[in-house]
Amino acid sequence: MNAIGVAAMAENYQRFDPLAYLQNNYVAPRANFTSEEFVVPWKLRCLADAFATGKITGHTLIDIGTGPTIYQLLSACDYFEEIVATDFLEVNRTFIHNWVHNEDKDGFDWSPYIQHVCKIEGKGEPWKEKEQKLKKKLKKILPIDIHQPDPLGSLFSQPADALISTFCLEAASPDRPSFDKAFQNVTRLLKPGGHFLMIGALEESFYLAGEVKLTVVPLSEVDIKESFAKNGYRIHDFHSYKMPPTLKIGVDDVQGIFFIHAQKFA
Ligand SMILES: C[S@@+](CC[C@H](N)C(=O)[O-])C[C@H]1O[C@@H](n2cnc3c(N)ncnc32)[C@H](O)[C@@H]1O
Ligand SMILES: O=S(=O)(c1ccc2c(c1)CN[C@@H](CF)C2)N1CCSCC1
Repeated sequence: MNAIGVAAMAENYQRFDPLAYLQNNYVAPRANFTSEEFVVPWKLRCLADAFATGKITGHTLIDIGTGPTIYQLLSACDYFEEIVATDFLEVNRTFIHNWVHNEDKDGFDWSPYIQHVCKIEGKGEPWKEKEQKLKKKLKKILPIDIHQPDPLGSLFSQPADALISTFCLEAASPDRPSFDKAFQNVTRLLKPGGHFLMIGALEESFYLAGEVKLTVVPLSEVDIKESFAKNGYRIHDFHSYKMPPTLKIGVDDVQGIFFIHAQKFA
């Protein structure tokens, strides 16, 4: 592991501003729900369809690098008893805690996301019921460091039934070897036969989150597939989305997004 690079990343993340990050990525015009052609409906569809197979279920799902977002957990909450959110930064863990406990007067409005997921899941579930269900299942919000051999430390002994991670490993690693090592570290959190859903950036090298510019490890589709294959996973599904020029607004240089559903060999 590149200890100096990892330490520099950690130092940079101290200036990560959750609200600025949400503003850059999760509000209009970038967050457009009017057509499945737009990236946010595309991401939510990938997750809803994966969970709708019924193959990804169990007691505990861990979200690696939750950040200040919950959209990635909306379709999972029907299939797991317990959802564990994790993040490196206390400011993000507090953001999620405040959303769960309705303690965020100036909090982020996730209702468009929840309403969209209820619509595409087609179960006629009122969005406020889904919101309450997720809040009830989000039972732990833990500190994590993907660069540690045991990312959750002693806080979590049992391997999880499933992992999910969105835009974390490539955005938290200083270089490809550190990314690969972090991938091995998080794989230890998953039980054999468990499923891993990952959404991430393709060929991105930086992103902004307020005053700070964070570096990202540029990854290709081949890189991602190789990472899963060489770490003992069977790939069930892979989709990618090419970022249209209209969505390139300077807050990052992301070229595309990938979705992968893989299963750890038993
Ligand atoms: C680009 S954000 C992704 C947030 C969210 N999952 C999403 O989909 O938008 C990257 C996240 O990785 C977290 N992170 C940074 N360094 C980390 C580390 N060493 N271990 C785990 N998470 C880390 C950051 O705090 C941040 O929340
Ligand atoms: O869902 S996204 O594809 C998305 C969402 C989050 C991120 C990126 C992209 C790219 N930079 C990542 C930094 F790690 C964070 N999206 C980008 C276009 S507008 C809506 C949000």
